[in-house]
Amino acid sequence: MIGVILLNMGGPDSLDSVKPFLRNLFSDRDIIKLGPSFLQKPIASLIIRKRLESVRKAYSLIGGKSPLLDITKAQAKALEESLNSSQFAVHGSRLFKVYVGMRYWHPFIEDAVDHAIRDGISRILALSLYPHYSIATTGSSLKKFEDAIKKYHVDYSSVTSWFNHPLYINALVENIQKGLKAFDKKPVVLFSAHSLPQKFIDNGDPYVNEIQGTINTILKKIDIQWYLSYQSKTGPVKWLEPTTEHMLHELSEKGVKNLLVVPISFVSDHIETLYEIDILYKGMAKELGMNLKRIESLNTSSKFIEALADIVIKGVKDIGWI
Ligand SMILES: C=CC1=C(C)c2cc3[nH]c(cc4nc(cc5[nH]c(cc1n2)c(C)c5CCC(=O)O)C(CCC(=O)O)=C4C)c(C)c3C=C
Ligand SMILES: [Fe+2]
Ligand SMILES: [Fe+2]
Repeated sequence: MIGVILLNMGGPDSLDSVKPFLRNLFSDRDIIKLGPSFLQKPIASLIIRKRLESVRKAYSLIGGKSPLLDITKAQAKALEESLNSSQFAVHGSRLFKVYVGMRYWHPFIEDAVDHAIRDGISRILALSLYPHYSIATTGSSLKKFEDAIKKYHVDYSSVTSWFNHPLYINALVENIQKGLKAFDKKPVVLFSAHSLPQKFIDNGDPYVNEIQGTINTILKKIDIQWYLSYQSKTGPVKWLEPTTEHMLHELSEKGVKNLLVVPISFVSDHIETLYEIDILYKGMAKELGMNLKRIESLNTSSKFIEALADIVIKGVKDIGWI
């Protein structure tokens, strides 16, 4: 049997777990280096103390927890069904088992690895659920995965960026087309990607190029007027620009009335779609005289699950497991 571990960030499963979740995140020097390593913990504590109430409030406004785990579990279940009904299922036997491994909250990546090993799985493929590679996201998760799996004598491999996979593009295009139809007049499209400190890009991170790659491929399939901006910066260093907040002001100054926001670097709903876009940016747009709508996140859309299945099948074929 082949184990597939879906790698994602994870999110708090209650308001009480917001603080320990943030502690795990701000302890990871791959996502954020807070001075020399001996200062990481004390600076993290200061940042958390400052952020905690506003972050808890945001989670309380979207149901008191992050929906990321429930959605990732549903993606895992649908993917497992799809993989086991593919042409590679031998005489009805199930060739694939899919697990969820989160970087900063339960179930952790190392728990998913242990679980697969307990299930007797000897070949494990890690699939990052971030379509665009960044050392801060996929890189950090993969490091955890490799640390955990090296304890065991099993074959393993990983798929870490699939920003241009044709079925992933099809899934996005389907949701963009649905989004366009929700307006009476053709809207302007704003791709909003999660931000990243500029320093990562200066050091060679491919994140921005891969985002641009996804957008360029989408543009071959639909005719739209579009912009790209970056959301959710945290902290005082220079992050990617323009910010989504700034772009909303600029578009309103240009006279834009109808705006379709396409969250481009996420494949699920979570705080950045349900709170930042749906509550914060929608309210801001309204004040600026714009009608803002967001495309549905990919979540468990059948086209997206088809894409993930194809990415896994190609991945395991490449290394000769099937
Ligand atoms: C492509 C996706 C993401 C990138 C790139 C990314 C970079 C990044 N994030 C932080 C700090 C925080 N991220 C937080 C939550 C969070 N971030 C992403 C995705 C990306 N982050 C997700 C999916 C989530 C979870 C959302 C949920 O619903 O739980 C948080 C916690 C929330 C908050 O305090 O705002 C922090 C902090 C950094 C520093 C960074 C790049 C270096
Ligand atoms: Fe983040
Ligand atoms: Fe974020």
